[in-house]
Amino acid sequence: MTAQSPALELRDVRKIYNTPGGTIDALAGMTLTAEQHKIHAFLGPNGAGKSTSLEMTVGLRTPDSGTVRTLGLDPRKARDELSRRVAIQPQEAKVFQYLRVGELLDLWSSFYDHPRPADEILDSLELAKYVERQVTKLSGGTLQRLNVALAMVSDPELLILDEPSTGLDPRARERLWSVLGGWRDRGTTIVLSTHSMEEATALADSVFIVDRGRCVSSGTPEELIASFAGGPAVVFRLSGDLSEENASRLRSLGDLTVNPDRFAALKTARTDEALVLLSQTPGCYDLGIHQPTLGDAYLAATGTELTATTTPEED
Ligand SMILES: Nc1ncnc2c1ncn2[C@@H]1O[C@H](COP(=O)(O)OP(=O)(O)OP(=O)(O)O)[C@@H](O)[C@H]1O
Repeated sequence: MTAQSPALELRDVRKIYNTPGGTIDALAGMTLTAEQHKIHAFLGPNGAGKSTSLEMTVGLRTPDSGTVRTLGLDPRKARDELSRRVAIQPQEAKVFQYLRVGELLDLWSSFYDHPRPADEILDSLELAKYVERQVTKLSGGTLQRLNVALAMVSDPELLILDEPSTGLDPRARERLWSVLGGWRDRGTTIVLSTHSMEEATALADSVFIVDRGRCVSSGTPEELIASFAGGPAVVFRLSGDLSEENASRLRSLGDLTVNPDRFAALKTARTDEALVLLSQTPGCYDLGIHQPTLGDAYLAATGTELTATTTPEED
């Protein structure tokens, strides 16, 4: 309730969906805390429980058990107050398909006492040229930006976006990241879900790795990389088996792994020495340095790779 409350707090939140095909454990003990005035990314694959969690924070879904607090408030009891202070990216723009973009923004603005100027939002998301266009005639990527624009209209303290860059081309995505960074810099808390390592790395101050209904790890991208992926590695290929003698020389510099396809990695902070030694070791070629990424940390934390799919649909 106070300015010091976390933006979001979920404690051991569980949710089972009953479907004709059986029960689905959508949330299996989700626990996390998201501080205010930052950009937080829920990073995980389809079905990990990101949308269910986000929708619960504004009372659109009810947990079976556990505690959800948004700005210190119970979303099931404080829906009116939260609807003034928090905005979640709507999926409704399509419902208003016969309105023009400008008309829809004006209608949305009329719901709030202190909306942010629609022109400013349209300009920042490069939607101004579509004001006269009917919603039904927008491409997927433009419709997506319109949904983000609608969430921004109420000038919320907490802006929740569900995969906001889906369908955006790389330029529109970077533009969106810069706009969201600007909102964060002037105090807005942003929580978004994403499949994209690149987006989480470029945009998020903190990342929640979501896997099978739980937050399995969290931290800044740098913290996650440091704790799960470790330091750099010198990577190389082998034309044949390494002799025991050469392998033990390499191991004196760090951890050596060789996969069945003869791709090898030597994890070491002494990369210069490793490169010299490898260049003198017979059968080692294609030498390179791999700096650890959030993708490596994700793989180490969950045991699976996350492959992002983006479908540029801008017009
Ligand atoms: N209304 C619903 N009824 C039944 N099952 C649902 C419902 N909503 C979500 N689920 C299921 O719950 C699980 C978690 O879904 P959720 O949408 O929260 O995950 P997500 O990480 O946001 O994935 P996506 O990126 O696909 O939206 C999935 O298995 C999904 O199929």
